[in-house]
Amino acid sequence: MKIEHLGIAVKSLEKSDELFARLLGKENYKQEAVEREGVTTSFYALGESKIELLEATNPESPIAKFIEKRGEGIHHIAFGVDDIEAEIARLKNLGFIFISETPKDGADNKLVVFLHPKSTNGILVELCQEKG
Ligand SMILES: CC[C@H](C(=O)O)C(=O)SCCNC(=O)CCNC(=O)[C@H](O)C(C)(C)COP(=O)(O)OP(=O)(O)OC[C@H]1O[C@@H](n2cnc3c(N)ncnc32)[C@H](O)[C@@H]1OP(=O)(O)O
Ligand SMILES: [Co+2]
Repeated sequence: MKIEHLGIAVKSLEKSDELFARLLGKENYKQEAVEREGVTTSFYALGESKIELLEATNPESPIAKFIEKRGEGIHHIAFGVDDIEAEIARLKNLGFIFISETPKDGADNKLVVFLHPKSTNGILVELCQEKG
């Protein structure tokens, strides 16, 4: 398991891409929309991990709700795993709660699931597996 990315909720990718490019001294390597989640993402490679900026594409998006309630900021941490089904089974067995136990297509060629923050110390945790 490794830290695959840190998800950061932002109001405007245009503004935040400019800020993070200055902050990190590099440009993003992609922007990608994930309609199901109501987000557009923007990725920065940082060694083994990434920064994922997320802008809501509609008011129902989890990102829109998060920003409405808490403002911009760190939204989730994503762990990269080799076998997402095995990790789901392992963590379920340990009593962790999943928002959905069915891996779905995420951004950046991944399969993803999310654990509910109430079972992970108040942190929204995402598991990601590289799609073949
Ligand atoms: C998949 C594409 C991309 C990728 O990496 O490939 C992404 O990462 S997409 C990221 C956006 N998608 C998601 O976040 C999907 C999972 N999230 C959800 O299903 C919801 O956001 C959920 C269930 C975490 C919260 O939704 P809900 O409608 O229940 O919102 P509430 O405001 O009522 O929150 C309930 C409860 O959870 C706390 N909460 C909400 N969001 C977070 C968060 N990001 N981190 C920590 N805690 C969070 C919120 O404060 C409420 O707690 P309470 O104590 O009741 O106030
Ligand atoms: Co993510």
